[in-house]
Amino acid sequence: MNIEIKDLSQVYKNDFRALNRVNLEINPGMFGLLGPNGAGKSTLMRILVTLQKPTHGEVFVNGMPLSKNRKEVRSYLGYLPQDFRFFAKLRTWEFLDYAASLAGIKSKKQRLSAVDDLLEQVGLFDVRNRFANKLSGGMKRRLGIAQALIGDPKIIIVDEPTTGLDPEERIRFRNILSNLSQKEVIIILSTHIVGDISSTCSQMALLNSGEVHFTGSPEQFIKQSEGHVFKTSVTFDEMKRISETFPVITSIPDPAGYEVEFVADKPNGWKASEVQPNLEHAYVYFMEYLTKSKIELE
Ligand SMILES: Nc1ncnc2c1ncn2[C@@H]1O[C@H](COP(=O)(O)OP(=O)(O)OP(=O)(O)O)[C@@H](O)[C@H]1O
Repeated sequence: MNIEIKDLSQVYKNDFRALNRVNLEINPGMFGLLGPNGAGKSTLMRILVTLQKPTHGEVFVNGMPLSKNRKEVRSYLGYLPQDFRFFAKLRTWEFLDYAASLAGIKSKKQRLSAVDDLLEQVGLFDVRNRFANKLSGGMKRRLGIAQALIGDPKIIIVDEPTTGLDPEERIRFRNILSNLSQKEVIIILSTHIVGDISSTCSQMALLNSGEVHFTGSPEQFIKQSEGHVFKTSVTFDEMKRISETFPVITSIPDPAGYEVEFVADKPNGWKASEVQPNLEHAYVYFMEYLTKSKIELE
C-alpha cells in the first residue's frame, strides 16, 4: 500500500487557499501530519477519504488516481473524523454492530464476532452495554477508532484524535494506533499536539498555512534545530527582555531569577549553552524561523 499526493491545492469558494501545491509520499507505518490550527490538515484528510474534491492535483493510491477510483479506494479506508458523532440511543456494542452492517458485513454472527474483537482491541469490552453517549470523552474517541477499524482497512485516517483527552487517555489512544502500525497498514494521524508524533510516528510532515514545510522522520526533523536551542540563567529583569526576543520554551525559577530554555537562530549576545533539541523545540524552531523564511523567500 502506498499513497502519493501530487501537487494538491484546495481553494475554497471565498478564494481562501487552504492547501497550496502539497506533495507527499506515504508508505505503511504511522505517518504524522503536524500543524497548527487552520494549517489545512482536515482539508487534506477530507480529500484523502474522498469527502471533498481538490481544486487541483491528484492523489494516487497504489498508483490508482483517486479521482477515477473513488469507490475502490473507499473500500480500503477507515476514517475517524475530527467531529466524530454517533446516535445517542445506541449501546456501545449496538453502535459498532450498526456501523458493521453499514460497512457491508451482512451475517449477524460475523458482525457480532467482529464487534467483540473491536471492543477488546480498544479496551471497551467491559462497557459494551453502556449507552454510547454515556461514555467518557476518551472512551468515545476509542469507540471512534473502533468504528474506523471495521472491515480491516488498509489505510486508517485519524483527524486530531487526542484533542481534549487527559494524558492517560492520550497515551492509551496512541498505544492503540501504534499496535495497529505493526500490521502492513498506513495510518495517517493529523494533530497539532507534538507529543502525538514523537512517541509513535516513523514518518511525518509539517503543514503550515496549507504548505508542506518538512517531510521526513521525527529524528530528521529534530536534527534541523540542532545548534538552535539554548539554556541560560537570567535575572528577573532580564526575563522580560529574553522572552520578548526569543520563544522561551521553559522557565524554571531559581533564587536569582530563572533558568530558561529558548530557541533562536543565534543567541545574540546572551551567554548561553546549547541544549540537545527535542521534537517540541524543533517544532517551535520551524514555526518561528524556517516557515517564515520560506514564506519571505517566495
Ligand atoms: N468550506 C470552507 N470554506 C472556506 N474556508 C474553509 C472551509 N473549510 C476550511 N476553511 C479554512 O481553511 C483553513 C484550513 O482549515 P482546516 O480545517 O483544513 O485546518 P486544520 O489544520 O484541520 O485546523 P483545525 O484543527 O483548526 O480544524 C482554515 O483557515 C479554515 O478556516
